[in-house]
Amino acid sequence: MTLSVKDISLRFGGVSALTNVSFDVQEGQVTGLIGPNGAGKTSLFNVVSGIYTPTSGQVFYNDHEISKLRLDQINRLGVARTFQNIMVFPELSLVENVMIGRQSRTKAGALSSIFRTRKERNERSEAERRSIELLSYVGLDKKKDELAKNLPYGEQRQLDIARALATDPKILLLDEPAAGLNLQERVSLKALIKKLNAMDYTIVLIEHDVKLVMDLCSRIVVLEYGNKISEGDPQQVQSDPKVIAAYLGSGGE
Ligand SMILES: Nc1ncnc2c1ncn2[C@@H]1O[C@H](COP(=O)(O)OP(=O)(O)OP(=O)(O)O)[C@@H](O)[C@H]1O
Repeated sequence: MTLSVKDISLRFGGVSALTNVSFDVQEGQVTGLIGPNGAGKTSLFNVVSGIYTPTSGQVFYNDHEISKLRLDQINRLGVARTFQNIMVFPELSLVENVMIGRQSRTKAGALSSIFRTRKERNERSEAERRSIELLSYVGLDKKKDELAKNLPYGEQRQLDIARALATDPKILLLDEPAAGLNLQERVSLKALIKKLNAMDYTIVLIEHDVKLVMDLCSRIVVLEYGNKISEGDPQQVQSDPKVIAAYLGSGGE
C-alpha cells in the first residue's frame, strides 16, 4: 500500500471541510477523487501534501505518518502535486521551469548559484539533463528553450506536470489537470496520464470531467460535503444511487 488516509477531519472555524474521510491509494494505480463543488477534494490534497494539518486523523505514506510533516518534507519522501491554477513561471524557459522544481534536490541550488566549482557545474548539467528528460515525458523537450508564457494553455498544463515530476516523486497528485482544456488537449492529457502511470507513477486525480475520470481510474473515491459517500471501481461508483443523487443535486456536474 502506498498512501493511506485515515479518519481525516479538517475544520475551518465553523466549516467542516472534511469529516472522517478514509481511503487507501494502491501503488501503481490511478485513483480518482470526485465530488461536487465544495466537496472537500482540494482540502484533502492540501492535507495529504502538507499544506494543511488535519484537525484529526492521520495520513500514512508507506507506513510513515506524514500528517504532521511540512510540504517540502512530504515532497522529499515522494509525494508531488499540481494545483488548480497553473504554477509555471511565465518569463522563464521550459527547461528553467523544470530545473527550479529540481532545486531542492541539488545541494548547490539550480539557477541562483555562481557555477564556480566542478561539483556545482556537474550538478547543474545533471539537473539540466534530467529536466530535459522530464520535458520529453510530457512531449515538450523540443520546446525546452521557449518561454513558458508562449506555450498554448494545454502545453502549460503539461509543463506544470513536468515541474511536479522534477522532484522525482512516486505519487503524483493532480488537481483538476483538465480544467480549461479543449477537447484535443483533453485527449493529449489523457494519453499523458496513461503514459505516466505506465512509467510506474501512482496517480491521484481530482477531476470534474467524469468521463475522463471513468476512462483513466481503476478506483474512484467520491466526496460530498466533506464526507466520503462512495468508493469503488468506475462501474460501482457510476451506479451508486448516492453518487447519482449527489451529482443530480449539484446540477448534474
Ligand atoms: N482556507 C479555507 N478557509 C475556510 N474554508 C475553506 C478553506 N478551504 C476550503 N474551505 C471550505 O471547505 C469546503 C471544501 O472546499 P474544497 O475547496 O476543498 O472543495 P473542492 O471539492 O475542492 O471544490 P471545487 O471542486 O470547487 O474545487 C468548502 O466549503 C470551502 O469553502
